[in-house]
Amino acid sequence: ADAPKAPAGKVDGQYIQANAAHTREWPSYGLDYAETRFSKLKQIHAGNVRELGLVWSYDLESTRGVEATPLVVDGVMYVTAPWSVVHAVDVRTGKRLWTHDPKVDRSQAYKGCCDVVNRGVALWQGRVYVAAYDGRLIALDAASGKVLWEKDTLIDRKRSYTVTGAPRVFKGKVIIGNGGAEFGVRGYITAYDAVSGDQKWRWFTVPGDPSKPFEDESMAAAAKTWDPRGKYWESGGGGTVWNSMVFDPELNLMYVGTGNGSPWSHAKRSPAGGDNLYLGSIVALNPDTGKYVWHYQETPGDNWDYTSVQDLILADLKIDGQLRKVVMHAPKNGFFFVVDRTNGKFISAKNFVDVNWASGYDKKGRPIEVAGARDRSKPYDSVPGPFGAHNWHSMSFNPELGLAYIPAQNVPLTLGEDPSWQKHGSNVAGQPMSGTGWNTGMTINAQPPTSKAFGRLIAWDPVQQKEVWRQEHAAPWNGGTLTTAGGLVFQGTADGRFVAYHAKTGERLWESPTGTGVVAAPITYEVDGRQYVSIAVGWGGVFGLFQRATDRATPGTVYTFAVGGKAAMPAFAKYPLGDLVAGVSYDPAHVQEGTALYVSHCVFCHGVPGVDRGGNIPNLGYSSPKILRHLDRWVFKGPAMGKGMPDFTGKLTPEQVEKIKAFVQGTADAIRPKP
Ligand SMILES: O=C(O)c1cc(C(=O)O)c2c(n1)C(=O)C(=O)c1cc(C(=O)O)[nH]c1-2
Ligand SMILES: [Ca+2]
Repeated sequence: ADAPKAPAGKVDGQYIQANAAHTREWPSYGLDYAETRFSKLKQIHAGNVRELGLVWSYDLESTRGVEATPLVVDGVMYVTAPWSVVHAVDVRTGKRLWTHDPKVDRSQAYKGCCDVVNRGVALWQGRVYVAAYDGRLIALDAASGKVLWEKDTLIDRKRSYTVTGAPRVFKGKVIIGNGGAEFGVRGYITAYDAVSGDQKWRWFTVPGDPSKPFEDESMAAAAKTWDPRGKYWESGGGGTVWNSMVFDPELNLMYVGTGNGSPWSHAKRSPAGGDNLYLGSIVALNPDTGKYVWHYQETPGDNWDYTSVQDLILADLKIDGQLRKVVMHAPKNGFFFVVDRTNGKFISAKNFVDVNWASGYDKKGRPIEVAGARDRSKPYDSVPGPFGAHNWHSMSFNPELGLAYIPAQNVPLTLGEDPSWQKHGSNVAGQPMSGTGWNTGMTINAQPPTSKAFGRLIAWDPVQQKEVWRQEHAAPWNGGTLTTAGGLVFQGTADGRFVAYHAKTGERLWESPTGTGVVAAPITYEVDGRQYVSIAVGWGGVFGLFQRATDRATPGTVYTFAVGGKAAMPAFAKYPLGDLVAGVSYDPAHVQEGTALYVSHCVFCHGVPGVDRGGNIPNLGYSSPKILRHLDRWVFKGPAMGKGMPDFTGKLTPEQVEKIKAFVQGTADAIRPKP
C-alpha cells in the first residue's frame, strides 16, 4: 500500500535523524534514536522559565495511570491514555482530532502486573502504531485514526502476556516486546514490516525447552547458564522486554533491556544457580535480522526482580581521554552503567542510591555481591526493592553539561522464599496475588521492611560516576525527565507538581500544580516559531494503584505550557476518600484466613485496608459499609468489571469472600483510633 499522505507522512529514519539536529518536533518515544530526551530548543531558558503559563489542557477521559510520552509532528500530538486508547490533538488549539479505542477487554486487566498503562505510540510514514494491553499491535492512519492493520503479537494466549510499552520503528520495522514475568512467561521481541504488518523476525530473550531445537545460537549459548532441573521453560524464564529499545544507525545495532526472572526466585528457576542469560541484560541485536550481536548482563542470576528494561541512552563520552561510544543505563538494581556500545564491554558502574545487595562491580563488570543477599530463608529487605531504584520513568541526558537526570527512589519491601510455590502457578491463600495468576515464588512483606522510602531527582555525571546535585521529593514514584539546551530540567512529581530546575545547579526555577501525581515524562517542541512544553498527567502505574501522594483524584490530562500562556488550570477534584469503614458485622474467627485470601487476591490493587489510602484503585478500608456488606456483589461479575476488576467466579467461594470481608472490617476496627 502507498504511504498515506500527511500528517506525519514525512516521518521515516532520515527524518528522525534530521530532526535530532534541531529537535523542533518530537517524532519518537525518546525524542531521537539515542533516546536522550535532550531538546536543542532554548527559547525557554533559565531567564524566562518563570513566565511559563498554561496554553491549553486536554482531557484524556481516564482515571488510571497515564505513562505516555506524547509525540508531536506537523502540529499534531499523538498521545495514549490507559487501556491503550490513542488521542490525536491539534497542538495549536488543544482540540481533539480523533481517538481510537482498541477496546481492550476491561475484565482482563489482572493479566498485567502494574496497571493498564501505555507508554505511547510510534510514527512512520503517516501511520501511528500502538501496542494494546492485550497484545495486539495496531497501525492507524495518522490522518483519521482508522485501523490499517492489526497483528496478534502473543505466542501463547494462555499465558499472562500484556503490552504496556511504546513500539519503536527502526528501518521500516515496527518492534514491540511485552510483559508478564511476574506471572510466568518467556520474553521475546518481534519486528513487523511497518507498511504491511508482516512479521520480519523474532528474538527470544531466554532459552526454551532444551529438548527441542534452539531458535538460534544465542539460545544455545544461554541454555548453558540455566539448570534444566529447574524446568525453567515451564514457568517461562522471564526476561521480558517491556520498555526500552534504542537504535544506532551508524553501527546498525539496536539495543534492548531485558527483564527479571520468572519466577523471581533464582533457586526455583535454576536450582544449580547460573547466570540465567539473558535476564537483567542489555542486548545488542541486528535490526535487519533480529540476530544477537552481544550482551552485557547487569544482574547475573537475578533473585530480586531486578529488571534491566529501564530506558537506555546512547552517547559519545570522553573517558580517560578517549571518545567512547557508550550506552548509559540506570536499571532497577541501583547501579549506573556505562557500557561500550560497539562491543558490549563494561566500562564502569557505580551505585546512584544506597544498595545492600552488592558492594560494587569488579573490572570485568561482575557485581560483587554482599554475603547473604540471596538468602531468603528469612524475609529480606533488599535495597533497592522490586519497585527499583529507578523504574520505567524516563531518564534524560544533557550532552552540553554531561549530566544524566535520574528519577531515583526506594520503595521498601521484603522478599522471602515461598515454600508453597508450584511451577505451573497455584491459587494458594497467602501466596501474593496467586488468585490472579502471579507466580513469583516469593513471599512479599511477610515481615515489615525497615528501609526508608524516598523519591529523588539525581543529576549524575556518567564519566566521573558521581552525583552532581539532587532534589528530594515528597514520595517515591516521580515522573520521567526532560532536559533542554535552555539549561533546564523538567520533571513532574508524585505530589502533583510540574517543576523546572536549573540543569547545572538543580535550583528550582518554576512550578505549576498538576492536580494529581505525575508519572510520565514531559516533551518540548516548536510550532509556528513558539516553544511549548507538554506533559501527560494521570497518577498510576504499579505504585499508583494503591498509594498516592496527593489528595486529588486522578483524571488523565495533557497540559501544554508556553511563555506567556494565560489559560486557567482545570479544577482538581478532591480524591473521594470516605471514613474508615465501620459497623459491618463479621466473625472474628474468620480474620486470619481472610488475611491470607486478601493477600492472594486483592492486595496489589487495593493495598492494605485502612493503612494505604487508595491510588487509582479504592482502598477497601475506606469503602462504604454498604459496599463491604455486599462484597460478593462486587467480587462475582461485579459492576467494576468494566473498570478493570476481575471476575472471581470459580476462583473464590462466597464463604471465602465472607472471610475477606472479616479481614477488611477487622483491620479497620483494629487501626481505628480509640476515643
Ligand atoms: O516483568 C515484567 O514483565 C514486567 C512488566 C511491567 C509492565 O509491562 O508494565 C512492569 C514490570 N515487570 C515491573 O517489574 C515493574 O516494576 C513495573 C512498573 C510498571 C509501571 O508501568 O508502573 N510496569 C512494570
Ligand atoms: Ca517485572
